[in-house]
Order: sequence, then C-alpha cells, then structure tokens
Amino acid sequence: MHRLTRRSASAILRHTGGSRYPHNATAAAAATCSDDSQVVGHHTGPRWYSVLPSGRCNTVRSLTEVNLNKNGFFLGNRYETTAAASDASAVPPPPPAEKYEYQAEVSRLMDLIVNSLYSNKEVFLRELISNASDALDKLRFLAVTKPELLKDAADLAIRINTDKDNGIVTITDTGIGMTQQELVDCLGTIAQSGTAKFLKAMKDSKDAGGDNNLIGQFGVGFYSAFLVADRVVVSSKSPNSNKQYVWEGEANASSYTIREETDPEKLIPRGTCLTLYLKNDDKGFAHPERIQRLVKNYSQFVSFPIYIWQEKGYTKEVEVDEDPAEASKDKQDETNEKKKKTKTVVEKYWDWELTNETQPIWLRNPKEVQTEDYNEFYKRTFNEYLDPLASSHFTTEGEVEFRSILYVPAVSPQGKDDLVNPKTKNIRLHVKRVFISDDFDGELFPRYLSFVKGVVDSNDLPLNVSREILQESRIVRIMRKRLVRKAFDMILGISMSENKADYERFWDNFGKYMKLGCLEDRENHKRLAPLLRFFSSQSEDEMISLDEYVENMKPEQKDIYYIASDSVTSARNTPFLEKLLEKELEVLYLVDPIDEIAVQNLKSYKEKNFIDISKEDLDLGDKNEEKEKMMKEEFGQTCDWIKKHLGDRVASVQISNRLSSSPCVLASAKFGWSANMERLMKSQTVGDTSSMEFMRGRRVFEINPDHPIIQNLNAAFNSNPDDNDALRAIDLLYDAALVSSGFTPENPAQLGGKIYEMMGMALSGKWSAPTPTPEVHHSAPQPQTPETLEAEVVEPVEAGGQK
Ligand SMILES: Nc1ncnc2c1ncn2[C@@H]1O[C@H](COP(=O)(O)OP(=O)(O)OP(=O)(O)O)[C@@H](O)[C@H]1O
Repeated sequence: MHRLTRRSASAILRHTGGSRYPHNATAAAAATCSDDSQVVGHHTGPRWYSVLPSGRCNTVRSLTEVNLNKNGFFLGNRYETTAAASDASAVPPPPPAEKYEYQAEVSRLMDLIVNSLYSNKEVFLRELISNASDALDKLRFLAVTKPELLKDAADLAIRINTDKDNGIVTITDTGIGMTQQELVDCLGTIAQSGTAKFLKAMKDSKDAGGDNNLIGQFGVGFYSAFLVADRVVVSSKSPNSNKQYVWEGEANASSYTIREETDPEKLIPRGTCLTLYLKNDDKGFAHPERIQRLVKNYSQFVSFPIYIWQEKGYTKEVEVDEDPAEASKDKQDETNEKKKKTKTVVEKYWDWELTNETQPIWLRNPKEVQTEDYNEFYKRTFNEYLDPLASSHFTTEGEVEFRSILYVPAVSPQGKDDLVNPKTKNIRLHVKRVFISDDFDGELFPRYLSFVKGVVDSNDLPLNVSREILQESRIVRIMRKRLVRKAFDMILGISMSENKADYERFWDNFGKYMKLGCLEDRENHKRLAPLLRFFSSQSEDEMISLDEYVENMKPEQKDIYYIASDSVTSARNTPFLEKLLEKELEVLYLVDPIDEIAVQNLKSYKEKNFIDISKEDLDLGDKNEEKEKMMKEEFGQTCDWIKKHLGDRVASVQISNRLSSSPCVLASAKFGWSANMERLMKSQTVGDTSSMEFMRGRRVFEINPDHPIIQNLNAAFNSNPDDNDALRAIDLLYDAALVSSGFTPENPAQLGGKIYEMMGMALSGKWSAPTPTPEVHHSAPQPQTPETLEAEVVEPVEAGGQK
C-alpha cells in the first residue's frame, strides 16, 4: 500500500485516470494516505470524478478494498506504472495487427445480424454477460487444481461501464480469458452449439430474410455484439499465456485483426474486456440506467456479481454563509443561542453498483422463490424459449446432502439420436457452488430421463470430481436414486394436474422416453407404468392410462389385452379383435414401435398380465369344453387336412375362439415375435437375417368354424379332399390371413397372381367357393348369402372321400 499525502494521492488519481484509462471499466482506485485515511478516485469515460476521503460511503470503501487489497488489479499495478509511464513517449508503439478471415458461416451470420435481425437487439447484453459468466465458471473450475489462479473468490466479477457521450459500453470479466489462438478459434469460427443451432433454424425458417424471433430463442453468442455495435474490441488475457491480445472486428467486414496488447496501462492480470462502439441508432444503450434494467431483466440469475458503473449521491450537511443583516439581528437577540446555519446537499459521485442477486437460486428457500423466478432461471440457464412444464426444487439431507432444481422442458430436443445417444448437457453439476461440468448427465440420470434439465449442487463430492470418480462413487449412486425419484414425482405431478393439456404435451414429447424406461429400468417399473398412455378399442381419439384401463375392466376379466400394430386404423381392423369387441373387452392399441417391447418388459400392471391378443392360446375366460369337443369332432380332421396342405408354413391349424366375422387368422407363437415385431425387425435388419428365422417362431392358423368359407371348406374336405379348387382356396385363405393378421406375405407378386386368377374364375363363372355337393361345384355360381351357405352346411352330404 502506498503512503501519500492526501493531496498528492488525489492528484495522482486524477492524473492517471484522466489521461490513461479513458474507457476502462476497472478505473476505480484508492490510496491510503500518510494520515491513514483513504482517498478514493473514480472515473467515468475520459474524466475522473469525485475524489473522496473514504469512509463516507460504505460501498465505496468496501469496493475499493477489494480492488486494492485483494485483487491488486486497480491501484497496485497502476500506481507503480504511473510515474514511469507519465511520459507518453515511454509507451512502445503497438505491434502490427494480424489480419484474419472469418469462417464462411461467421460471415453469413454477421450479415444476418447486421442486415436482418433488427428487433430484440437488447439480447446482446444477455449473451455477452452469459459468456463472461461462463468464463468465470471456467476460471473457478481451473482454480480447483491451480489455486494460485484465484486467491479470493471475490475477484470473480463482471463489470459494465458506459460512456454515453461517446456511445461506448465496456464489459469486463475476470474469467478465463482467451489466448491468441483461442481468439481465432472462438471468435472467428462457429463451432459452438447454440450459435450453430441458431443458424440451422434460420436456414430452416421459410422466411429467407430471417425470423427475428429466433434470436430470442437461440441467441447468437458473441456475435450478438454486432446487433448494436459497429466496432467491437476484445482484449483478453488468459492464464495460459503471458501475453494479452486484442481482437478487433467491424460489422459488415469479412475479416478481423488480432494484435498484442503492449500499452502497459491497458494490461489486465486476467480475463476479458469487451468494448462495444455502438451504432448511431443504438447509442441509447450506453446509459447506466438502461444497462441496469437489462441486467435485471435478463441476467438476474448469473451467479457472479455484476457491477454497473453508476452515478450515486449521498447527503451531507454543509454550513451556510450567514446574511450580515441576519447576523446583526441575531446579535441583538441575546436570548438566542448561537448556532451555525447548515443545509443539506447531495454530493454526487460515481461508483460500482451491484445489480444482481448473486446467491444461486437453488440455495434460496423454496418458499421465497416464485414460479416465475424458477422459469426465468431455467430459460436463462438452458437457453430455452418456453417455460418448463414443471420444476422441482429440493434439498436432501442425511447420508448425502445436495440441492437441486429439476425441470421438465416443454418440448423435446430435435433429432432422434437424442433418445438413444443423448449428449444433452442438461444437468449442470456444482460442487460447493463451483460449477464443475454439464457433461455428467449420464452419471446422474439414466438415459431415459436425459430430457430432464437442472442444476445439482453437492457438498459431499470433491471439487476435482471426474467421470471416473462419479461412476464409482457411492454418494453419486444415492444422488442418482434421489434425483430419479424426484424426476418421477415431478412427472407424476404433471399427469395429475387439472390441466390435461400439460400431460398430453409431456406425452407427445417424452412418451418415448418413458417407454424406453420400461426397457431399461426394471427397478422403476412401478413408477413408470402409471405414466404410460395408449389408445384403445374404446378410446381411439384420446389416450388412456393403465389405471383407466383397469378401472374399465369387466368383473370377470383377468388380463390386460393389447394388440400391436402400425396405426389405430389397422389395429381397429385386425381380425384378432373381433370376439373381444363383441364381448366389450377393451384392448389397448400399441401403435408406437417401442410400445410392444415396453409392455412386454412390464409384464403386468396391478397384478394383471399383459396379453397380446395376436398370440396363440388366447384365453378370454369363456372356455366351453363341451362346445370345444363338438367343434373338434366336426372340424378336427379338416384342420389336419389344412395343416397337411400348408405344411411348414404353419405350426398347427386350430379352431379359433377369437373370430366372429373373419374366416381365419394367423396367430403368433407365445414366445416368438408378433406380426408387428416381425415387421419392425425386418425393417431394421440389414444383412444376416438368420436370427429372424429363429425368433419368427411358429405361426398357428386358426379357423373360424362359424364362418361360411370354413364351413364350405369343411364340406369340400368331406366330399373330396383332393379337390384342386379347394386346395387352392386354402392357399389363398392362408395368404389372406397372413396379410390381415399383419404379416408380410413372403411373395406378394404371387399372392397378387392368385387373387387375379380367382377373380378371373369368379367373373367367368368357372369358380365358386367349394361347396359340399358336387352339383354346386359345377353349377353356375350362386349368390352366397349366409342363409344359403348355412343351409349347405347344416345338411352336409356325407362324402365318401378319405379323411
Ligand atoms: N468473455 C469471454 N471470456 C472467455 N472466452 C469467451 C468470452 N466470450 C466468448 N468466449 C469464447 O468464445 C466462444 C464463442 O462464444 P459464443 O458466445 O459465440 O458461443 P458460446 O457461448 O460458446 O455458445 P452459445 O452459442 O450458446 O452462446 C465461447 O465458447 C468462449 O470459448
């Protein structure tokens, strides 16, 4: 600390500030004088303002102490350089700047920014503060392993200075800074997701001129500076370089320059100082009040202090010179006490003012935080445009202590890769308030909950936490369990909300994730199952929950029935459904490819098994052994006949209990793939299909003994099992069953051929469905009404052929 007389301290402060720090945001200084009082100097723009003995104003004093003693940033460095540098000729001329071309995308973006994105300009401040905050986060994280980088956490701050006369805004942070190469990599190319996302959205936008709203949604990071500035200067000092570099770029230019900073007055120990030379129309941003409003609006959740250089005032009493006439009057009045007259005046000065609330929102008492605050924090932290569907703020204590705020977003991320291979950066992990990383989602949440966003702040993890530590940590396992449970509570909350649209929205966006959970997280089946939604035979337009299904079950119904198909329409028309519809048994329609596996993994819900109605041995709880016996007697040999003809194409031929209007159906084996699964697997299999043969399993050809075609076939068999037309009818029936049951015919062209042939025969009168009497066989086709057919079946003529 320098010991000076107050007068000399003041003079030096005025001198250095006035001439050497014209737009530097860090220009507040103090000196301790020989009488132990402090002198504080401030400057704004090119001038120094009031030089006050400190102690008058606490803010000034404490701020000054930070500047002086802890940071060593303002006074310590500058004072010493003042005497030496007071001779301007001692400053070496700056080295020549190197010119660089922007990457093509940057040029395109700059062009868009300058020429199209004219509304919503104020987001520039949000973006730049967010970058400064990230830089501070990075520094704080680096300091975990290199503590010498950060002697005092109070050094981490963002300062914004305005010069309204010249239309200049300066944003300074004490963060990680950038090396020369980083300046090229970060500010000359677009590699970052947010900005890339913006560009893609612009490209997708129909309006080639650009959609102004998009900038609010995505932000354009650093380049948003050019929304308001026609020249931007970035002076940055990284702890990894012993030199400071200055990046300089202009709107509408295709190149930028970088040079080394050599002016000792402009050297900073660490961080970045961004100077925006505002466009004529945007000079209004260079007012502290306006900046303050924007910071409060957009950046209130930045967890580093944001100071704005503001004019302030304090009141003081000053003596008033007495009027001579009054004075003589007072003299005469001897009873009057002698009192000096004073008046209150406001003394103006400039100082840094803290503008934001720096306590992270997750450390606050949930009772004191409004929903709007949570939503705002969410939008700012995750660059989201829409409010979340739900949030949950909680603290866990006991064995493991951590705080967290979790969110369910309103929309799902684009791109289907996200579900299978999420690289989301959705969970921001802090340890003792220090931001560690947003790369550990996978360690803290299972893949199927990767859409959940939030912050987690643990006091139990080490600051140097790595992925390996997280993976092996018992603490993390406990945290993960609790986080998952909280996420479920939050989702359940949405599902129970009165506003049904919210859960519909959730389901539209994240239903797939819940189903993936059924596959991947057996432990949480009980939590997942109530969240599932499906269409059903009794609710084709609105999805229902499993609870609703169970409530709607018939008293004698034991199982939950489902059919997997590619759409509600094909599910509705499947022959498997016929008897169930007749009996008013509700059937779930599983129309999403992942549905079937999800339900198979669940196996049951509330002790009711899931039953695929397209599989063999369907039990509808209406077994009538006597009737079965009768049917077997009547159709048993016909079944064998059909099986013999179809050969290996089917495992067996059985009498169906699930059909009413269709003649036959092809059921799948209990443990093999359903028709739907076979279709899905086929569409995904590339190359070797041998595993498919195995899983395809057996197919059971079920016939409907009440159907006229089957009864005719039965009669045909009884009259002449070798009848070619009857055998061809079996082939056609099999193919038709294959298609109507949801399988893909092995040879569609051949099937087409068979249909045309039959049609041709029918139209030329050469063919009618096989009938029990030889006369009918050769007669002209008769119109087949159920009555005539029934008559033919009721009185079959005993055929003498083999059985
Ligand atoms: N104040 C700063 N201090 C240090 N590095 C910075 C600063 N501002 C920008 N950068 C660097 O420049 C890069 C590009 O910034 P930019 O704002 O364009 O994108 P981003 O912040 O990475 O992502 P987003 O597009 O989501 O904003 C940053 O990733 C960071 O490395």
